[in-house]
Amino acid sequence: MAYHLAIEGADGAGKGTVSAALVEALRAQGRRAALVSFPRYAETVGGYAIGEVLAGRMPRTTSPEAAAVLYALDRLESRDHVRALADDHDVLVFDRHVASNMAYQAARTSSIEEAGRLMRWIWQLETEQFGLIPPDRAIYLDTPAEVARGFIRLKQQRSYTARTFDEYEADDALQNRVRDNYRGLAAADPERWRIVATVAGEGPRAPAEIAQEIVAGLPLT
Ligand SMILES: Nc1ncnc2c1ncn2[C@@H]1O[C@H](COP(=O)(O)OP(=O)(O)OP(=O)(O)O)[C@@H](O)[C@H]1O
Ligand SMILES: Cc1cn([C@H]2C[C@H](O)[C@@H](COP(=O)(O)O)O2)c(=O)[nH]c1=O
Repeated sequence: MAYHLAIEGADGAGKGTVSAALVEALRAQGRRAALVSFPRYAETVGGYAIGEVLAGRMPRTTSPEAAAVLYALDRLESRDHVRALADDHDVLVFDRHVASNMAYQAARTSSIEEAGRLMRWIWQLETEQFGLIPPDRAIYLDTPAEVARGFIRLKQQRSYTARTFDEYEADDALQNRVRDNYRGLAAADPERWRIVATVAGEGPRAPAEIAQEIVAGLPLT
C-alpha cells in the first residue's frame, strides 16, 4: 500500500507548489510518487458543485455541513482513482485531504463546541462511513497571512472563477480561524502531523528546500 502524505494549509500557503516539488524530490530518490489535488473540480460532481460555491454562484448560502458533504463526496467519487494510483505507486502526495474539510468548515461555525463537533463528524463521515483512507502523515504549511495573500495574487486563473480571490480566500477572518484550526489539529495528533515553515528570515524558502525537509522526516525505508 502506498504511503499517503497530505499537504495542508490556508489558501495561498504554497501547497500546490510544495506538492509538485515533493513529487519531484521523491522521484529523484527512485520512488514512484503521484500527486492528487482536492477538490477535483473538473472530475467529480462534488468538485464541480464546490467550484460553484467558491465562485459565489450558489443561489443560497451553503452551510458548513452541506459544504463538508460536497468536499467529502468529491473524495468518495475519487476513491477508485486513488486506489488505482495507490496500487502503482510508493507514495501518494495529496494537495489537501480530510483535514482541509475539518479546518475550513469548523472555521465557519459560531462556537468552539460546534467547531469540535463538526470536526469529529467530518472525520467519521470520511474515514468510517465513506471508508476513505486517512493520510499517514499530514504537513501543515505555516505561511504568514500577508505572504499567503501575495501568493494567491500570483495564481493562474482557476477553472471555476475569473476572480483573484474566491469566496473563502476573500475572507481574512476565516483564513485566520483556519490557521488556528490547523494548529489545533496538529497539536492533537503529533504522531500524524508535522508543521513546516515556508518563510525564513526575509522571504519565502525555495520549494525544493521545503520538500527536502518534508521528505527527510518521512518514515520511508
Ligand atoms: N515557496 C515559494 N516560493 C516562491 N513562490 C511561491 C512559493 N510557494 C508558492 N509560490 C507562488 O505562489 C503561487 C500560489 O501558490 P500555490 O498555488 O502553491 O498555493 P496553494 O496553497 O496551493 O493555494 P490554494 O490553496 O489557494 O490553491 C504559486 O503559483 C507561486 O507563484
Ligand atoms: C479539499 C477541501 C478544500 N476546502 C477549501 C479550501 C479552499 O479554500 C477551497 C478550495 O481549495 P483550493 O486548494 O484553493 O483549490 O476549498 C475545504 O473546505 N474542504 C476540503 O475538503
